[in-house]
Amino acid sequence: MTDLPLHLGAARRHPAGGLDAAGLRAAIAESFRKLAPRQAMRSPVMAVVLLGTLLSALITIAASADKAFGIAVTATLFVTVLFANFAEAVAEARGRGQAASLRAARRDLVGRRLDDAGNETRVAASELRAGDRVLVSAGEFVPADGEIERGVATINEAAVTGESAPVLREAGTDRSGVIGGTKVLSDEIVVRVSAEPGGSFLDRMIALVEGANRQKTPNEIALTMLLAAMTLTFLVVCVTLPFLAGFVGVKLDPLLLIALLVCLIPTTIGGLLPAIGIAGMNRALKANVLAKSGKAVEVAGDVDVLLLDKTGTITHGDRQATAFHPLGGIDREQLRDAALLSSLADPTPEGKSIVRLARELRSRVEDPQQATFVSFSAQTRMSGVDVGARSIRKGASDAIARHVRALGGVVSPELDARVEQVARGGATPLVVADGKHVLGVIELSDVVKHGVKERFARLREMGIRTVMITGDNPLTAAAIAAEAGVDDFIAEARPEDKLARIRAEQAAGHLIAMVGDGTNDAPALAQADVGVAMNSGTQAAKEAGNMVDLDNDPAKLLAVVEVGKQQLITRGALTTFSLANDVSKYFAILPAMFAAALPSMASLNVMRLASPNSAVLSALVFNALIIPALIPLALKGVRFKPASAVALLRRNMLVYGLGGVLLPFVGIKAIDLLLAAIGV
Ligand SMILES: Nc1ncnc2c1ncn2[C@@H]1O[C@H](COP(=O)(O)OP(=O)(O)OP(=O)(O)O)[C@@H](O)[C@H]1O
Ligand SMILES: [K+]
Ligand SMILES: [Mg+2]
Repeated sequence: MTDLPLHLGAARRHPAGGLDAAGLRAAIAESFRKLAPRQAMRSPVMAVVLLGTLLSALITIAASADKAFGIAVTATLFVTVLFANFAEAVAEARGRGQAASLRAARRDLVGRRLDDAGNETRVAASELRAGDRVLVSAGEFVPADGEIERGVATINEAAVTGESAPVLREAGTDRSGVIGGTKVLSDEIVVRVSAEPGGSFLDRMIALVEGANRQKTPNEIALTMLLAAMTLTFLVVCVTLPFLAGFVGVKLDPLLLIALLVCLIPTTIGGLLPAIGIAGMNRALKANVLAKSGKAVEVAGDVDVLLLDKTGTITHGDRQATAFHPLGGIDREQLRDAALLSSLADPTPEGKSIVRLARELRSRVEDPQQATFVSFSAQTRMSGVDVGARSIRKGASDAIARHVRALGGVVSPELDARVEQVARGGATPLVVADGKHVLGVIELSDVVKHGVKERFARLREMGIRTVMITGDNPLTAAAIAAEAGVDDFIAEARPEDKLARIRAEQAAGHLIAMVGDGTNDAPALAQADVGVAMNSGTQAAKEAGNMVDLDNDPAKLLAVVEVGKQQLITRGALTTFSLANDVSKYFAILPAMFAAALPSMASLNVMRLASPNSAVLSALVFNALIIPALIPLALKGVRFKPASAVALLRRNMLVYGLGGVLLPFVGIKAIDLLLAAIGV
């Protein structure tokens, strides 16, 4: 079984960093393609700049006295739009680079498709449809994402997860999920394909990081609306300004009005917003998380309760029978044979391991004639067999106790002691009853995944409460809870109890993440605000959640929370910066606009800019250049340390608010000096 990766979120497979020359050229070409009206209209702020560019070009051609100045203004405006497009194109290109390594894993895959008669045909993976069944043997690659329908195999998932230790995947268990591009090392499995070509989780994630079908998150939509409202306000101001100026006999240059408008509307954040969103999805992918939407990642930033399933999520989930504990007066053989009989048709890993242990202990029980098997369900938490008049059941201690009492039997204190003894060690006790007589206890052992305790501690530092929720008995749950270091646990939970607990926490105002792997976790995964399914889990779990963790790491939420928080903080910081920038531009453009008519306005020219034209151009050029200058920050994200929201806000207001006010004074002055030097 895999141990957890040591460095959470570390880019193991994807070389970080920027673009090569070819990537850069492609991004530049893409910047021009994004000028197409449908694309350009996506951002109201940049749409206004593009319209301003066209208007400015028309004025320059038709009416302007100073053609050179008109051309310079028009060109600067145009470049502003291109820079914004470039920011988005670079983010998309980086995502594509990251996705390429994952995609490479599934190029040229071929599958052996089975028809109903069991005949096989070799087909390209691209021809496989959801519902197709494929046969995969040792040494072959799994051609598409799916669920094992028959068989058990060890698989190397390194191509997709970067983790080279082989993992066990098995039909009918909570570890039945397989991914296209991984390699079967031993045995043979039949896989039912789960997605149409291009529709797998990986394909969806790739589309998200490439920006192809990126949906704006609710926060992003709210910010876009705010920016649009501000843009509209400044538009009204700039349209009415000439009339007001007219009253005092001042005639305003329409070019200067356009320049003023573009400087005042929040072009910086408007231009960088898509890049910030795409970069967030990139970071999630780097952490080996496939998210179905950007929204889920962002919501994760605010989660305060994490519910975790025990078996298969906190533990490896490969529960193995290790011992039989008969009650006093019961033969060891009697318990062994009853346990075997009740498990002969039990396909669960627990059932199979009981058969294995009993056979090792030389049980000679044969497959009975005319037996009715009762299969395990998470609802009854029992399984067993009816042979003739005999009815054997095995299951969770409370479930068997109820069953035995219903038949008029009694549950002895000795049984309670046995159950307790097994459970205290963190193992799962299965009680075996023959009719109304309890025979004893089977001990099932499971192992807690490596390194979770430290990471749950870090979640606690970030203010996230961890709650383990399991169908197992309270004592086993308590032992595993202590070993894993969760804050709280709920035992003997059925699927609807998991769901009810999430609803209750949500009603109390908490934002809930749920991590699980089984079909019995699916309702809870769907109800949670953030549902993270283990990649090894069942198809139902993966469909119900809104993220899939390729590493099967219960503490992966830590990485996702960081990505979500960082995305929110980055957006907030750059918005603050963008708005704070405006202050300097008043001081640059207003004196320039009124220079001729109102000489007293010259006192506002605190930067001592060379001429009105140079002042306007300097402000516009700064306004354009700040976008590419901030691309690295938008992509990398504002530095994030676990700290209180208030402390973070204070720090960011200081850095990005004050910095946003002061920096342009220096920048605009420098550009003005440069323009003067080259004789503008
Ligand atoms: N094959 C089986 N036959 C009979 N009883 C079983 C079998 N498998 C598990 N049980 C019992 O049923 C209980 C509930 O199992 P289930 O898999 O639903 O939850 P769980 O083991 O707690 O896993 P999780 O933590 O993932 O919810 C187990 O704790 C065990 O006591
Ligand atoms: K601006
Ligand atoms: Mg489970």
